[in-house]
Amino acid sequence: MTSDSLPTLRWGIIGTGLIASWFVGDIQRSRQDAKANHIVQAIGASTLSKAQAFAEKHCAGKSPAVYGSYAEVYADPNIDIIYIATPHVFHKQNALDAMEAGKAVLCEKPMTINAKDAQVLIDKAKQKGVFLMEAVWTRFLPLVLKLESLVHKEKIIGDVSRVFVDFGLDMNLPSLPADSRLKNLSLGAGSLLDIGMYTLMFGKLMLDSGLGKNSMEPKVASTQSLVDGVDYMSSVILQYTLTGTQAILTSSVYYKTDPEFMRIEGSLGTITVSGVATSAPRKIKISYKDKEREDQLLEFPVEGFGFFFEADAVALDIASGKVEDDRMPHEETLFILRLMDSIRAAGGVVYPQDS
Ligand SMILES: NC(=O)C1=CN([C@@H]2O[C@H](COP(=O)(O)OP(=O)(O)OC[C@H]3O[C@@H](n4cnc5c(N)ncnc54)[C@H](OP(=O)(O)O)[C@@H]3O)[C@@H](O)[C@H]2O)C=CC1
Ligand SMILES: O=C1OC[C@@H](O)[C@H](O)[C@H]1O
Repeated sequence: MTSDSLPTLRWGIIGTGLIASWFVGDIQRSRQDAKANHIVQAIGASTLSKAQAFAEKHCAGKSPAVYGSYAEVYADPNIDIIYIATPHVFHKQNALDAMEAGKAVLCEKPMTINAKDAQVLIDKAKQKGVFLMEAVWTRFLPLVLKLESLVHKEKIIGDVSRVFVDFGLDMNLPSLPADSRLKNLSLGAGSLLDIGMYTLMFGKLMLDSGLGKNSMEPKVASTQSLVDGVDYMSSVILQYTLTGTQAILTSSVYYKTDPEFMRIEGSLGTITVSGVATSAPRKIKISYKDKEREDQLLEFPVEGFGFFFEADAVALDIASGKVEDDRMPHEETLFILRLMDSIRAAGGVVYPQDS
């Protein structure tokens, strides 16, 4: 059900894999606290039958337009924004094509495989005057907003000295087909770009209160373990030299992280964050050095996955004529990609599409 008083976005989805199904399911949920209406206007897939099957399964009773090519989605005049849900290496061309057709773009993470390509997209968005954002959905979760406020505004654990964040998944890569995006170098496989980027984002967010402003340039030490050129594990240390603070950020495809995936250490105590995955935080625990003070547990249950938080933010941005989001600005995308470029240069991960 849509509300006339809220902005409405008509979405064209391209790619009908896992994340597309999660995103589409979420934005179609009816919610009491919705800040926008979301209509899945069209589904585009590599074949018409895939688009039809996806629409039947994930848009029951809604009848979106279905297309057997992405180009038809870009050309559909009834669509406001394209959601790009293809493997990383295709994001650049998909986004360029969508923006060339005058469409706004929400592009799955990472926006591109390197900073140079992201700059091309940002330049194109500016040239066409269209909205462009990397779909870092965690940025928009109420838990993450609260965490930022606790650490930077309320300074509840005092001055932060160190942050640990891990994102590990037991992907069992040997069991996956050679053309899996999680395993195939030419499809952008690797722990750093797929899951390590969440740890970089969290690490930076907790150490650098200047969100998106890159108020400090950290020193970086890193190592990566490669199999067939793909990083199965990446470990990164960021050090903000002005303050001496450190973030220890790790990713692995071998082992699922324990529920407590983040620890932030401060002069007055510790915050631990837990959830079913590093991309799905659900609880914040605050413990004080002063043992007279009781631990505090804050819980943030989410219906569905919570992709509607970012979708609502995008709708409000577009309704107010913005071409960039304040919480996930272009500069943040570039910062993280530059960091990942330098980690890959040291670790030896080169994608065929880099050159
Ligand atoms: N925000 C989040 O929590 C998550 C984000 N992601 C991001 O979303 C993107 C897609 O991931 P995911 O959904 O897991 O991937 P999948 O492999 O499940 O799906 C990708 C889809 O892209 C399309 N595609 C186009 N060309 C190719 C190709 N050559 N090989 C494979 N697929 C192709 C296919 O759809 P079709 O044939 O229908 O066109 C396919 O179904 C990634 O960039 C990933 O980083 C992924 C998971 C979670
Ligand atoms: O963004 C992601 O988060 C969840 C993982 O399962 C997935 O591989 C990754 O792309």
